[in-house]
Amino acid sequence: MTTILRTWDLTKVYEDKEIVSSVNMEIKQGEIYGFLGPNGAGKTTVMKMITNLVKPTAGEIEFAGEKMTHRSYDMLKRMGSIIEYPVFYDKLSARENLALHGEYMGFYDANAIEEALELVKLRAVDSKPVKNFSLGMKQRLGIARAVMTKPELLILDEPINGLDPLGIKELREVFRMLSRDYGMTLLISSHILGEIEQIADTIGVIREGVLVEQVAMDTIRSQQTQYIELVTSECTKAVFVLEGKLGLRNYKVLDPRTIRVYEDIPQLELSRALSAAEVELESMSKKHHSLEDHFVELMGGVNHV
Ligand SMILES: Nc1ncnc2c1ncn2[C@@H]1O[C@H](COP(=O)(O)OP(=O)(O)OP(=O)(O)O)[C@@H](O)[C@H]1O
Repeated sequence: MTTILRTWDLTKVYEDKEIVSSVNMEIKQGEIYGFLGPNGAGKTTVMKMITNLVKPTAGEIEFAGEKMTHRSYDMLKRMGSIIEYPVFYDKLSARENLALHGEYMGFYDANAIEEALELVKLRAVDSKPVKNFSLGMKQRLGIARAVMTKPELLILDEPINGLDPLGIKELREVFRMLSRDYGMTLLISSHILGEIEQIADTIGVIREGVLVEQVAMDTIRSQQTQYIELVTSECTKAVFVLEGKLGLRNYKVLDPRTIRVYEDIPQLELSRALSAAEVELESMSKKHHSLEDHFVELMGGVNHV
């Protein structure tokens, strides 16, 4: 897979504070790249630097093999973006807004407008003034505007924020379609893992301005391990059984009441050994080390990465 966007030590300092620190990001052509991180981690700032809205303090950005500068207007035309909330002319209709944007971008194509409206399922309401649109409809119109010029890279900052579950599902479908049918590359930021994990091919996790992980989702999925979780008020006694009676070494005491056993041992054998030693169990269950666990660990115990 070829790389469409790469950043080299991308850094932004605001008022002596490093907001983005030496970020080396690599986005492959045609993939959906999920950009995850808690609020304030620096996602928007990275996206603003890529789209030339903010000047990097240091580092470089390479798009389709060429280095970007603040005058790379042709390159910027090959990107579409929604950073923060999309703003429209409220009294104009969806179609008029798109037409105006097309003219402004030096790209007026009536077919492209129709196609973009169709894609985000706004054809039925395309003559209504945008002021009557819901948040979800405005987000979809923003996407129509960003994709109507057929960008190679689409950059979306928290596009799912504030949407209801149906709106989220519809947008996911649009993202998949853009990637699958149009071969578009998508960079999508979010602070909620669940929104991203279902659609992303690669995930980049940013924390306090540092890219702490960049990995293919397939790799993460293949690393998910199984374990048996024991909950008991007699942890010390239970550990004695695991080590002394069963000879197990690969386990972890998570807290004073929870033990995770990573070794491949039948649950029946485990429960028999524990009950023979009169260890009272509250529960025993087989679990997966989920993607969420992985990110919670990565983000230092924050549930919403
Ligand atoms: N123009 C600015 N001047 C000073 N500080 C800024 C500026 N823009 C952003 N910041 C700070 O940089 C940090 C990162 O902000 P950024 O918006 O990039 O984070 P984010 O990961 O996108 O979070 P959110 O999801 O909340 O937007 C924040 O602490 C923010 O206050």
